[in-house]
Amino acid sequence: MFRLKEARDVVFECGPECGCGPDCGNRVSQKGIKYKLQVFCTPNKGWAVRTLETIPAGAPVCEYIGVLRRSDEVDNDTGNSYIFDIDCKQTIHGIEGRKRRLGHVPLPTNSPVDDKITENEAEFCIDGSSYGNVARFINHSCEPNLFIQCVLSDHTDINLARVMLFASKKIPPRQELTYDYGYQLDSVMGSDGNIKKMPCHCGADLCRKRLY
Ligand SMILES: C[S@@+](CC[C@H](N)C(=O)[O-])C[C@H]1O[C@@H](n2cnc3c(N)ncnc32)[C@H](O)[C@@H]1O
Repeated sequence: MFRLKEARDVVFECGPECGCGPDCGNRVSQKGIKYKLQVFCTPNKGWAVRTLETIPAGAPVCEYIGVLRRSDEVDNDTGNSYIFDIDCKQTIHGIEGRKRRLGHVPLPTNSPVDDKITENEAEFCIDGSSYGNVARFINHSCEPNLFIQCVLSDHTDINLARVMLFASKKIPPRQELTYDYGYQLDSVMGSDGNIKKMPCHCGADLCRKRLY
């Protein structure tokens, strides 16, 4: 069984051009959800997801699925909380809000994705509001048990990478699954130009007290 001990810059998987077939071990993000997960209701965070069985550290848990959209076409004021920015550039370089998630992880100088990385904000996002899977119900924690991994399989455009969630530690049955949403505080603005704030209820000892 495939295990990823820590986040890498990018995971390159086999794709349609490889000719290796669906049973190839290098198609982790294409094999679906392997663990029994349950959506449940929390008192203060809305819906959430927990595992019903032990998930080993490094195991792939699920992909964040949704409709691919251009970020500049998403209206931040609609309250759509199921938008996942494909900001692998930030994940890779560990800048701004996502810095906490990975630390500074420089790209290899000969990386085939390096020239695709722009300094702009995420150009595309995954919108899980109208179509998606269990990943859209996974909440934020300041001390998460999942990490985000960008995956490329059928192209090399990092701006359109697939987004996978992996277990960062062994997760026992009934524990809620969480990842760090990685917002930089005071980075979310409403259309009125005012900073939007959302309290965090993750309950972690080192909780930052706000999602954004
Ligand atoms: C991707 S959705 C997660 C599923 C959501 N709880 C639901 O009921 O559909 C993100 C939203 O969940 C809530 N949320 C997630 N993590 C939270 C946290 N640590 N504290 C408070 N609210 C949280 C916020 O409303 C956030 O905008």
